[in-house]
Amino acid sequence: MTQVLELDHVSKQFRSGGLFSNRIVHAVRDVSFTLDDDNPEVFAIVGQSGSGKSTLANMILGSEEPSSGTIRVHGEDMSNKRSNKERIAFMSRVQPIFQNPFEAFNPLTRIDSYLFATARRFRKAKNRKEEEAIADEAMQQVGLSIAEVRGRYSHELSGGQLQRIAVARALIPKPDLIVADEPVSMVDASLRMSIVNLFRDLRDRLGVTIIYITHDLATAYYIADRLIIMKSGEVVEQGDAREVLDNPQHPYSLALKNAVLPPDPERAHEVIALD
Ligand SMILES: Nc1ncnc2c1ncn2[C@@H]1O[C@H](COP(=O)(O)OP(=O)(O)OP(=O)(O)O)[C@@H](O)[C@H]1O
Repeated sequence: MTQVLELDHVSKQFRSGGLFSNRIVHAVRDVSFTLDDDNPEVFAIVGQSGSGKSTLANMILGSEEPSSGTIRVHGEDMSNKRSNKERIAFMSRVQPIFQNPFEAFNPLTRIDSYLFATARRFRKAKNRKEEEAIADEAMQQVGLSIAEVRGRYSHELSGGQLQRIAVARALIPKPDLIVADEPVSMVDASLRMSIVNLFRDLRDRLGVTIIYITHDLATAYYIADRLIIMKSGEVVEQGDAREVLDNPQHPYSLALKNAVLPPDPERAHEVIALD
C-alpha cells in the first residue's frame, strides 16, 4: 500500500516575543498520521483557534519546515526538495485552498487569467485554445464553465463562486491531495453545504484526497471519513469521524461536540446551513 501523505512525529516550535525572547510556542506537537493512496478520503483536522491547524497545513504544503519529524509525499521527504522543478512537481500533487477567496484573487486581475496561467504552468498549455480547454474541464468539475467567468473580476462574483473557482484552479494540476484550510468559514452560510458536498463529490469522482481543516465540528461530522481533533498543538483524539464524534473519549472533544453539534448529529447539515 502506498501513501499519499505520511506525517511521522511532526512538531513545530516558534520563538515568540522578538529576537531576544526565549519564549517558545509549541504550535504542533508530535503529530503522526498517514493517508493511503488507494483509499481517497476526506480527512478533517479539527480544533479551535490557536490549536495548530494552520501550522500543520503550512507544513504539509511545504511553506513551513517542521522543527522535527518528517513529512513524506508519495514516500518522498519534502524537506530535500529545493529546486524549482522539484517544487513544481510537488505543487502539482498537493494543492491548497485558502480561507478567504477574495484574497486568493487579485481584484485587478481577470479571473480567467488565473486559470490560464495555471494551465500553462502545470499542464504545459501552449496556446489560448489549450488553456481554455483545460480551464473549462476544471470548471466543469465544480459545476461552472469558463464561459461564465470570461473577462470577469473577483468583485463581480460571490464568495461561494470564487471558492468554487479556487477549487477549479487547484484541480488543474491534477493533484492527488487538496489541503483546504477553513474553506467555508468566509462563504455565505447558505452556500456552505454546496461547497462541502463538492469536496465529497471530488473524492468520489476524481479520487482526490481532501484534508479539510476546520474549527467547525458540524461540517467535519457531515463530510469527513476520518478526523483528528487538535488542542494546543496535540492530537487529543483521532479515528473514524462518526465513531469519534458519536462517542468522544477526550473531555475536550466532548466539550467541543456539546458546544457545536445538535443533540442528533445526523442533523448536522441543518446547523451548517443555519449557522
Ligand atoms: N509564525 C509564528 N510565530 C510565532 N507563533 C506562531 C506563528 N504561527 C503560529 N504561531 C502560534 O502557534 C499556535 C498555533 O497557531 P495556528 O495558526 O497553527 O493555529 P490554528 O489552529 O490554525 O488557529 P487559527 O484558526 O486561529 O488560525 C498559536 O499559538 C500561534 O500564535
